[in-house]
Amino acid sequence: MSEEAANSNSSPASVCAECQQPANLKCSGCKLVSYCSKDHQKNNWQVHKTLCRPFEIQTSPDLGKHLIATRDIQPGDMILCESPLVYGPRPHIVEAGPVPCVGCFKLIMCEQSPRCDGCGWPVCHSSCQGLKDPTNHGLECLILGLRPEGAINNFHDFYRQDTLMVVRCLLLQKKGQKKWEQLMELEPHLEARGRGTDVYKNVEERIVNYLEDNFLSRLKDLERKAERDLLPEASASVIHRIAGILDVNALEINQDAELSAVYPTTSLLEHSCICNTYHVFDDASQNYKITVRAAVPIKKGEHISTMYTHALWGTQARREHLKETKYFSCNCRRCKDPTELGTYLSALKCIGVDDRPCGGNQLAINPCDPNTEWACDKCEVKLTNDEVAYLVNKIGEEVDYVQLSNPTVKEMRELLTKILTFLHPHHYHIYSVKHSLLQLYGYQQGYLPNQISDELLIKKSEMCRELIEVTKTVDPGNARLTLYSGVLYHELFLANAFYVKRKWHVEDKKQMVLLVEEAVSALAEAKQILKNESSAAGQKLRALLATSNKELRNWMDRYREDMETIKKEMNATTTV
Ligand SMILES: C[S@@+](CC[C@H](N)C(=O)[O-])C[C@H]1O[C@@H](n2cnc3c(N)ncnc32)[C@H](O)[C@@H]1O
Repeated sequence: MSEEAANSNSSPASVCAECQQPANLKCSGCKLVSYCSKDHQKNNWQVHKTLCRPFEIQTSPDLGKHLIATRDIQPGDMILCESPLVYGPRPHIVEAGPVPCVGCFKLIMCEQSPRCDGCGWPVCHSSCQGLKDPTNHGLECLILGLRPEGAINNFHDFYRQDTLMVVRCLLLQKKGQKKWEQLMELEPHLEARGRGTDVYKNVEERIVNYLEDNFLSRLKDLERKAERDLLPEASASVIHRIAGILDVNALEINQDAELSAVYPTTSLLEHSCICNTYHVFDDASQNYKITVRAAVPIKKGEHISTMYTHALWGTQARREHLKETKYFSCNCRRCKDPTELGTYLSALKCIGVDDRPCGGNQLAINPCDPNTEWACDKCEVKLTNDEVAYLVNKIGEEVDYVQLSNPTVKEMRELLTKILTFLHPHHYHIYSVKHSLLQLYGYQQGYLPNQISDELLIKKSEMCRELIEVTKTVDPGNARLTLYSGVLYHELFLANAFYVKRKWHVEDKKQMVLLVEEAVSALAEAKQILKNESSAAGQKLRALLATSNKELRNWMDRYREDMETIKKEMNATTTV
């Protein structure tokens, strides 16, 4: 919780928690404690910070450590704000192309980039700010510099940024024992990553051997000469543990830099496929602090959750992903519900008997059982899980292939028609195709605003409304799908706006006013949803919203009188 966070307080009876004098400021985190000044709030922070948090950490056999709300929390309320224990380049292998600078994580081409003066690793600039910073590259530079030679080819094998998070974790032993202890307490799931497993072999070859051969063996030589431990714990088993901790707990920081971080308390948040928090990251100048806020109302006693997987995948895909990467089986209310809260994101159309579709939906009988049968909600037809998985995977491959090949509207519509034979109109593959298709309407040659037919504009608005409903159901607080939702609301605005401009003098004006009103609120909704989106795509979309807003205001200024008159008529009709 930020000690700076104080809001003006309307209640005159409050007294300052520090000096007991009348107080006008309230802690914006818990809104329970008042202060007479920011200085007194700062002074009181050491005492208040533990009380301020609206949660307690509990432990259960199913979940391990997790967070429970200790009071009602409103959407937008801060739940916690903290600095990372450690941050560094994402632990992903990069075999070719750009890699993150070890000082600032901006993507660079390692073959052509300058080198760090200390260790010789590729950097964006030899004076990059992060290079000397001990919380960043500063300390690891000493270890990486132990390898005297530099690369002349195979740069990606030689400079393995994906192993640096482990080095930074090991170095916590030097930087602060408390952080090291906090890190080592996090869940590594070693029982699922033991000798003989693929992940064990992978970590052994990819991280343990690389670090040992290139740096740690040299460090041991130095330790022997110096007759003291420079890095007391750096054995293979510690490295395996750290690799597990990183895989299970690290968060990817979405600032268009190749960066990940581990946080002491945020890492304890449990997963839910319909989660109740969102988080935002500060930038490098604030050391990538994270702020977790409530996305929806959270009642005292409820679990506080985040999402570890993709909110728009179907139940089987989400559960498999969680099992593979986080080693648990999710049993949240969305996973347990065959209709996924009425969205039908995993449902298939029933093919019926003798190729005569019955109009029903095929749904998993027990979605949390990997061998579940599927049954039609209208007729007797059943399918095995293997049959469903085969079909859904094949369709997924085709959808990926078409989407990656820069498709035309015609190709996308053909794909949609084809897969609608098998899948419910809200199946997640259909969602994905519709989401892409509606972004071609109005943009692709032949479908530009002055070319697209009235019918397709109406269709585009309908598709936006349909997908908005699905998105709102699985992500009610816009915790995860901000870009998807932002695009949908903006495209709904555009489709309505084009249509109204075209038809204002032709069609029923009341209908037109309703479309304008929907467009205005869609634009406002998009703006609200995207306000914390820090990615480049989010910033681009916000700029588009600003342009759209200007155009809308200009248009409305022109027709304001007309609109007012029609609205009055509409109100009068409703009142009568
Ligand atoms: C990031 S850690 C969360 C903190 C962890 N519970 C602990 O005790 O350190 C992720 C791990 O928590 C557990 N977990 C999180 N959400 C869960 C859920 N919905 N159901 C079961 N286990 C869950 C799993 O073991 C998972 O690998």
